[in-house]
Amino acid sequence: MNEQQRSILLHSTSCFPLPPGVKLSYGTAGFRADASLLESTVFRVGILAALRSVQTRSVVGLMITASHNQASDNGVKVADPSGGMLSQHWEPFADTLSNAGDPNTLLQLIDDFAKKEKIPLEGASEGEVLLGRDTRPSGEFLAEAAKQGITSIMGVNATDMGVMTTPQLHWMVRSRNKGMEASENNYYDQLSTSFRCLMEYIPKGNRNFNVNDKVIVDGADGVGGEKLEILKKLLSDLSIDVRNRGDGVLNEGVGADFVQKEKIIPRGFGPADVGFRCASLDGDADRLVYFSIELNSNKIVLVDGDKILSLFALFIKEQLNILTGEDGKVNESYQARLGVVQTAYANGASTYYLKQLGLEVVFTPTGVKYLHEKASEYDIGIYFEANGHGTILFSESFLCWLEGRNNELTSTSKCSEQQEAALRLLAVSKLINQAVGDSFSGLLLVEAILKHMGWSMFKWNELYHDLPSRQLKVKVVDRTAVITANAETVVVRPIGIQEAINAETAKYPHGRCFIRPSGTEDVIRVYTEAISQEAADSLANSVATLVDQFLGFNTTK
Ligand SMILES: CC(=O)N[C@H]1[C@@H](OP(=O)(O)O)O[C@H](CO)[C@@H](O)[C@@H]1O
Ligand SMILES: [Mg+2]
Repeated sequence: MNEQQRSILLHSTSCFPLPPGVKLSYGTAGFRADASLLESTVFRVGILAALRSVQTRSVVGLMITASHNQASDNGVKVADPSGGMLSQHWEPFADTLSNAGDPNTLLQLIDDFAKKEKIPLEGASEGEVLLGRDTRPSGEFLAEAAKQGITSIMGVNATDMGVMTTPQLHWMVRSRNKGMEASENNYYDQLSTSFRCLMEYIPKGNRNFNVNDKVIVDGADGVGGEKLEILKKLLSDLSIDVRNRGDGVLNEGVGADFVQKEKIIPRGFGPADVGFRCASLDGDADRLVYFSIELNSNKIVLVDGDKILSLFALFIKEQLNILTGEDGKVNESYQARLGVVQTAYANGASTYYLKQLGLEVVFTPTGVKYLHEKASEYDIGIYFEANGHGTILFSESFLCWLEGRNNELTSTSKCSEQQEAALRLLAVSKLINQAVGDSFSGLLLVEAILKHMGWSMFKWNELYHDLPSRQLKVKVVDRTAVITANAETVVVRPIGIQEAINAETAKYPHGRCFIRPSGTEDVIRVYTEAISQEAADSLANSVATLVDQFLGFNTTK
């Protein structure tokens, strides 16, 4: 890099010293920590995003959010030019860069990395980073740090998009790089238009079926509530009552993570809501779960990401069958591959159900970056985490074939059953956010499919019955001491703990258990399934004790 670039970087980096004794890493979904510790990290991630933009000659995104974490936390992650997560091979650089305190060391790291990755910093570089943040109070000052980092790379612009949901920012990055219109209004237009299109092709017999047109949505007191208020005004066939729009404390007793893990009624909901379809978003609106409220109890009936996935898979498979015949052959030369991606947290009953449908089900480690990558290997890849993160990906070649097929069918006759199926699939490909999981497009697709099937939420929930499960968190001395394999289902370090877990699990008929270090919190997560809730709870408690014995604060290692 030239002298001018060096001196800009040296100067700006000296304004962002690292907090002493803090070492962060690019975890499941970027860096997360207490917001007071993050300014220097966000500045450095700004530099990284700018470098990625220069290298790829494309627009890149930088999102400031800590999603479902408490309001005092914050975080930062990068959206790649495709709109997906940062390419994983850049993560080690993100780690070293963020932990480089001395400006000269940082300069050297950038120099070395730029050479290795062939990032043209010598000539006139060009780039653009779209900057978004959720509603956390710390977002504004962290966005300033990001801007300083981005603009420390000469020729790169930071475009501040203000307060956004995470999926909106990813969608914008993807759309910009495809040369499409990419404003916030374009986003709402695309979602509402494709939703309307899906509603238009609801089978005639189901049009007037008595499915309640109202859904009540918990916005987690985050960015989702205020943005959903804008979207809902463009929807005519659906009434959305948005609660927890930002007046209360973010994620406190509200939101998708709380609802999925605690399985109790979120703040702002009560007995008057019994009988309605309810849904919860998380703090940055990339997760979605449904629930209904039980009479005379503080419990909910949870309809989680696995069931959303099952509903989507069923619908897509049905449309493909109409279009192509039962064997999935779309014509002599085209065979559409439909695949489903889950993690070890998927309820065993959902996996069983999906396999019974004849679908190919594969597993990856936790984190959208893994699921998304796997799903993109199919013509139609559907992925979901149990907690409600997920989407549907369509391959370019399949969409191209679908467009062609639709044109052929248009020229032959009036709208046939087959053409309706093609039009539905095309509408789904536009409604669903193919950059990343999006609670808004997920919500609209669930609503459209329920209407299409003429199903109540109760009917949907009856697709299969969840096995009782339990999740616990255990605080340990050093969570990085746990190393897993086989999509996180087996612990290979510390030695001996997996055998102990196996012995415990064997005591429970149909028991299943795994542990893994969280990538967003400083804990080990324990997950269990068994034939009764008591058994799942008891197995989880025993394994938590094992974790404590092997790795806990009372252990001398
Ligand atoms: C069990 C669980 O819900 N894990 C979540 C959580 O990751 P952890 O690495 O488990 O902390 O946050 C991730 C980002 O939001 C999400 O992708 C993931 O599913
Ligand atoms: Mg989130």
